[in-house]
Amino acid sequence: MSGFTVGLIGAGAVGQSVAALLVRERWCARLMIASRTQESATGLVTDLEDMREITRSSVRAEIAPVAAMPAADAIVVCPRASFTNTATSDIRMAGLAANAPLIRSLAQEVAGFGGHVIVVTNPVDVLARVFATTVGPAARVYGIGSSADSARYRLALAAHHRVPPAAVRGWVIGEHGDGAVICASTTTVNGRTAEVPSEYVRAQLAARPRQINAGIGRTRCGPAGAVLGALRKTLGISDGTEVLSVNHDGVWLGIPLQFSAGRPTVALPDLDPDEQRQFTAARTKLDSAYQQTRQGATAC
Ligand SMILES: NC(=O)c1ccc[n+]([C@@H]2O[C@H](COP(=O)([O-])OP(=O)(O)OC[C@H]3O[C@@H](n4cnc5c(N)ncnc54)[C@H](O)[C@@H]3O)[C@@H](O)[C@H]2O)c1
Repeated sequence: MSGFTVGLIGAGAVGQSVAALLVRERWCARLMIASRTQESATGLVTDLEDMREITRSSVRAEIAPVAAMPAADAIVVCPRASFTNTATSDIRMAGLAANAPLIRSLAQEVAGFGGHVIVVTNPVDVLARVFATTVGPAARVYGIGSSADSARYRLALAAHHRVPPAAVRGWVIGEHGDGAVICASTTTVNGRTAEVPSEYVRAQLAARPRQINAGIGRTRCGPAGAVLGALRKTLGISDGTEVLSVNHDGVWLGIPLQFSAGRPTVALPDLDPDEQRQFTAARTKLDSAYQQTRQGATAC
């Protein structure tokens, strides 16, 4: 299999976990790593060199400036601006003011890029759109977030129905955040329409990341898995469905995409009237948050 180059911006919790997964991927030949400080990029590259030697991997990791990233086939965007998040609701959206200028300036540095971009930085749906509208139309920009929500949903529902998670088919779409839409009306367990205890499921969607943060500081492995899934599908390594934040009539929000040889087809499930109302509300919320970032950019 030919070797792909992946650029990684941000050597923090998520960036480290993504890099460690990619070192074991046979389709990945080279990792270009940029972080806020030379020290953190050097630290991660050195650690990955150790891993490469121990695991006999052939993936080369190197420090690279963001401006060199257009040489990559795909760029993973997972930096975080320095700020203290004190929000108790809409926690991811609270990062907008700090992270939007950072994401915009990174997109400017790689303007004209024509490969795939996977945005992780929160609020991911809004920032995927900020990156996309800044980098230019040649890039195919996706955000990850709803894929982890969908995985958490299947885990919660599987526990409720006492079945293996693989028996559950269902999606969480819309915003990766408080405006998430649980597609209960089309969810099946063992192929049959299933009872979905919405309050329990919604509580689980919030509780799992809280539990991870309380135990190990930051969520990292789940999002890294979501990035890997997105890279595999967008680069055409494997086919299948991923719930990614994508341009849907001008607004980026989580939608199931069916990938075949790297080409996505929208696979939005039928929504009942209440789900449709929630989906429209999420869209309106994400659009208005994006418009705020534009006002911020104009004011600067
Ligand atoms: N979408 C999701 O599902 C999801 C899941 C987990 C985390 N996140 C988000 O991903 C982001 C990163 O999370 P984390 O836990 O890895 O954060 P972190 O604080 O551990 O790491 C952030 C990294 O970004 C780097 N950085 C800061 N400014 C930079 C710049 N200008 N250029 C390059 N690198 C820069 C820092 O040096 C640091 O290494 C956060 O916004 C977080 O909310 C999203």
